[in-house]
Amino acid sequence: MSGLIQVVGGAIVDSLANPARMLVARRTAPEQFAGLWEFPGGKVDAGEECEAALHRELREELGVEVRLGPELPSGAAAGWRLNERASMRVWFAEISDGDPQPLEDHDQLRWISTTNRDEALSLPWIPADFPIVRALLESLGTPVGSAPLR
Ligand SMILES: Nc1nc2c([nH]c(=O)n2[C@H]2C[C@H](O)[C@@H](COP(=O)(O)OP(=O)(O)OP(=O)(O)O)O2)c(=O)[nH]1
Repeated sequence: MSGLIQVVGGAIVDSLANPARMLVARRTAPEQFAGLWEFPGGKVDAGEECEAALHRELREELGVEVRLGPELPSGAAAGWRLNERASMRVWFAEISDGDPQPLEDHDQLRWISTTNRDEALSLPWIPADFPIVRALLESLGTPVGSAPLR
């Protein structure tokens, strides 16, 4: 056993086929993360599959059902390293049912453009998330300094 805490996160986009916006969430706790933005999600329970944990967390936190798309490749089975104790796997997802609300752990949700790198990267993310957000934008082909589509 690695002893790593497995976290899962959802990169919820408006459309898996043609993503233009992504839903991000602002944490309320713990103090070190309060006010910072993140991928909604959470820790995988013992004996739980990662994908099942993601569905559960998104249902609990946002009140939505989702269809999962591809995982954002990280190069490691446990996903993106967050700190010395935890790693996060991130899946693209789209909402299949429900209207997302900050039900738990968040005080704000926001749909941000995935076509404007600066808008996404100017948010105060949890610091460990910046490489993930950059890789995500790159995977969507978002150019540096791109203007929003009008
Ligand atoms: N959900 C989520 N957690 C992240 C991100 N980036 C990051 O460093 N983390 C960290 C924060 C926490 O230490 C850990 C996830 O824990 P959590 O508090 O969201 O998990 P949980 O909902 O299962 O809550 P709990 O069992 O601790 O009450 O991963 C992210 O983008 N999304």
